[in-house]
Amino acid sequence: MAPGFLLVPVSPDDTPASLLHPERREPARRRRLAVLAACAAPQPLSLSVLADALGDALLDGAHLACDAGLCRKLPGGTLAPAGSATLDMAVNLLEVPEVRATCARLAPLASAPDEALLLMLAADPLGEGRRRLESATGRAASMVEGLRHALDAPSARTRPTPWDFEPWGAQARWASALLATTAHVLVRMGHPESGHALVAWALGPKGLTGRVAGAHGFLAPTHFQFLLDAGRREEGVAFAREAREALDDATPESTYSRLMLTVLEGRVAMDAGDEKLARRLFTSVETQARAAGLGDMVGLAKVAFATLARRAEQNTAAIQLGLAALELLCGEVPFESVALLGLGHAYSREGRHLEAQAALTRALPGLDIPFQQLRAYPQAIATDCFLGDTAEAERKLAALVALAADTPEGRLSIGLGRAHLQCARGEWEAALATLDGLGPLDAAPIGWLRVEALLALGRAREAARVLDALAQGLYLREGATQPARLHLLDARVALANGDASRARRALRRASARPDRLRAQDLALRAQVLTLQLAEDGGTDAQRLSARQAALAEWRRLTEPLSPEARARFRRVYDRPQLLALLGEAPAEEVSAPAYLRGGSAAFRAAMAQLRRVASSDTSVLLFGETGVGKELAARAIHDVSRRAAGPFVAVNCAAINDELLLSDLFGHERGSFTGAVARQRGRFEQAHGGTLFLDEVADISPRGQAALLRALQERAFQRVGGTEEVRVDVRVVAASNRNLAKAVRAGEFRQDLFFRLNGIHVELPPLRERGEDVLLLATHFLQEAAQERGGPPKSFSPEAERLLRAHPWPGNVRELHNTVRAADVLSDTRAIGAAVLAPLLQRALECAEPRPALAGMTDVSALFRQHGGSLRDFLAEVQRQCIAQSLVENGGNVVATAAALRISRSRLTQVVLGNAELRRMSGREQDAPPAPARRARARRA
Ligand SMILES: Nc1ncnc2c1ncn2[C@@H]1O[C@H](COP(=O)(O)OP(=O)(O)OP(=O)(O)O)[C@@H](O)[C@H]1O
Repeated sequence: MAPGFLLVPVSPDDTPASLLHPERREPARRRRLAVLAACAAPQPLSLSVLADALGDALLDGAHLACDAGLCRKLPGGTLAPAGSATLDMAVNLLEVPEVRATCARLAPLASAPDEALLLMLAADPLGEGRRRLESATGRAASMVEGLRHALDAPSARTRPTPWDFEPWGAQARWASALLATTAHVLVRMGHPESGHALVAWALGPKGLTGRVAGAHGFLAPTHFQFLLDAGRREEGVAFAREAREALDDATPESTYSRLMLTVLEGRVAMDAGDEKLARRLFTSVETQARAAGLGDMVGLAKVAFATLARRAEQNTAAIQLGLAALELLCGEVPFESVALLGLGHAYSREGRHLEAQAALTRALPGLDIPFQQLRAYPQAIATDCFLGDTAEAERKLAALVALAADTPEGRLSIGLGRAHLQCARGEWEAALATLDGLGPLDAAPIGWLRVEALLALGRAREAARVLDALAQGLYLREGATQPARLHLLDARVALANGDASRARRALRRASARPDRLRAQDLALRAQVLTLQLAEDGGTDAQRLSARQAALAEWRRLTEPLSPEARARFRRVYDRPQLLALLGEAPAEEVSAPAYLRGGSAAFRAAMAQLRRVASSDTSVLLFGETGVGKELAARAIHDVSRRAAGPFVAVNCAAINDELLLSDLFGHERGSFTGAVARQRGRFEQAHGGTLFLDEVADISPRGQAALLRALQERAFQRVGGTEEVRVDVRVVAASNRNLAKAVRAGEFRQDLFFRLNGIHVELPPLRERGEDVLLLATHFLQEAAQERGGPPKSFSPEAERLLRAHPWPGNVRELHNTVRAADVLSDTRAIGAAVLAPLLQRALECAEPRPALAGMTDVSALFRQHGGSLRDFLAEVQRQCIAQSLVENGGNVVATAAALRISRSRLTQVVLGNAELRRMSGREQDAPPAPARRARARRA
């Protein structure tokens, strides 16, 4: 193909959508029509005649064809085909509707009746064209008769009667193309045996090639293809060798035929696993096709190379080759469809689902039934379902039902497509019923889906049985190379059956060959499973990295999708696990490790900061009240940083005296002080390659501050009592619950050290400002406690929850943790009530150091903000809780409670009677609530 037709250069950015854009395809189509027109005429055709018959668009096409060297303009405004043009036309004969229409319009223009007959037949091989030919007389009558037999006879028993091709002379090449294409059409229309028989006959001694020299043309490769499709590989290869030798390169058809046979031989070699031979054959085809100017054949070689690349799991290369092939084959049905099919598979494996969907959707109509289409339709439907585009899947299913004849293969293909659709809709029972009718358990695509459906229905044991049968079948067929998909499914089934260690083993095997999984298999399911497994066990770091991998994969998959497609995709693939994962931590802070729990805005803002600092190596200063989770946050910074694989070493600077701290941080030499019996590496050295967490850094003495500053500035230090300089690669995260800036102003902390440590400042919010996190964390700690004692988790009564929400939590998460653990132990019932909780909270308050902030208005207003209601309701709630707590402390005694609260007994009684819970707490549940007027007064109280 001439460069003039490559409107947009092939680039890796090309997508099927861009390559198949109408504007891009149109010139190629017009070129074909022009070439056909030029070739159809026995004599060079006048351009004006052509334009009259076919319209001006064709005239433009003719010019394009001339520019491309496919036609020649002769003096007098006539058009004649150049060498390979006949070939170009013939390949498209019958396959493209416009070409058939063109043939019909050209037929009256042909001067020779033979040509008119052929054109009419080409225009409508099974309908009107044939009827008109039947009534025709003359030399074509016997051919018409033969074709009629061929077209009408769906069984191999009826052979076409011999046709007399001798008088066709120069048109033998035409006849060869026509017969080959007619055979393809027969196959596509569900009469494969008839199509095969037609070609076999035409190649025989009484057929076309026996009578007309050089008429092998398109018949030989077609025959070879048919033999391969029928599983007669040996016979096909022997025929191809013979046919190739018999062909000379005298005509473009012979060259085409020979190269086509070679492509097919390469495919046979590839299927037999001889990739070296296949590559050699494809390379020779590409070189010769380039030399002969056969662009289509270069395109076919590229399709073959793309298949090789895909099999070697080089998907990016496969995509590039596929796109290049598509450019060369633009409009060449059905080769273009084969290129699109391969492209679709490569895109799918790369996780580029929308492009995969576009390529597969475009590929389908041009593929041959029953061979490619029956296999490709369920795959394309699966891709639609994967994207949640059930409407498109339905459309394809309907097309498949209309296309596939009532053959066992057709039924299988339709059943699979339907089962995919049912699975996508969550109609698992229906999917199982569909699959049950389809065939044996170990037939791979049926087995995969059956396991999916059984798992979804919670029938894990049955799923295991089906999977075993499937594995056995695959094992027998494929030897040692098990598809990674099998291991993945094995992991899911094992997990569903509670066999975590088998699940882990299977996952490891699946992950060893991620490239063998289709994108949807690996990308979502394996990662989610890895996560699920890692959440069940393993270290924090393992859980973290599994979670990160899952989320990164999720983002990689969904980000390129349009918002609409993403929504569809999520609907189908947001399995509960993934939902929990994503729901628990919204997209922007998803990389917070699982052990840092919380969902409040204040917590999320702090996590977002942590995530940002983690990516750099700058020192970090964490500030927050005691127990807010500073150490945990420091660990999180480490775990999500590039140092995650290195050590995390924590030092509490307040816990040890000055001397010991220095030796603890920097290590010491033997004999450097009493008790230093051996050389000891310090925390700095231990943290080499990782993170050093300096907790309570404000408590370091001035001497310690000076030593630390030196070490941080020079990134080197000496061990205590030593002279050798030790260099380490450590990131320092420091924490303080005192305001360090204030300490600097008060002269208690070195300013230069403060600046060193305060590379980035992150403030962690106190628990009382974290709203619903209190209950979220409390529930989490209850679950932890349940796991440890090995029983079902307890919960808090609504009243206890109210107490938890209202408590100021001076000791923050640590206090909550301790309180929940104590309540879990103390409560005899599954629901932990206020009676158990209130004293624990009270004691905590008594023990807490009075903090100025708590006494001031700021805390109360923060509580009010958390409450979120009106001030009146808030004050009523405060009153209710104060009374409730006091009632608990006073054993429900109203007199004592009133005294403790310093209000009158009658006022207290009014309020108590107006609230069912308080009535119960004071043992007055039998008493009537106050009358409306009294109730209003009670509320005011
Ligand atoms: N977001 C959180 N999710 C789950 N547990 C948490 C969270 N934050 C803190 N904790 C738990 O609370 C306790 C205190 O956390 P941590 O020791 O990190 O706090 P801290 O701020 O470093 O305390 P201090 O200032 O007293 O050293 C630990 O048991 C920790 O596991």
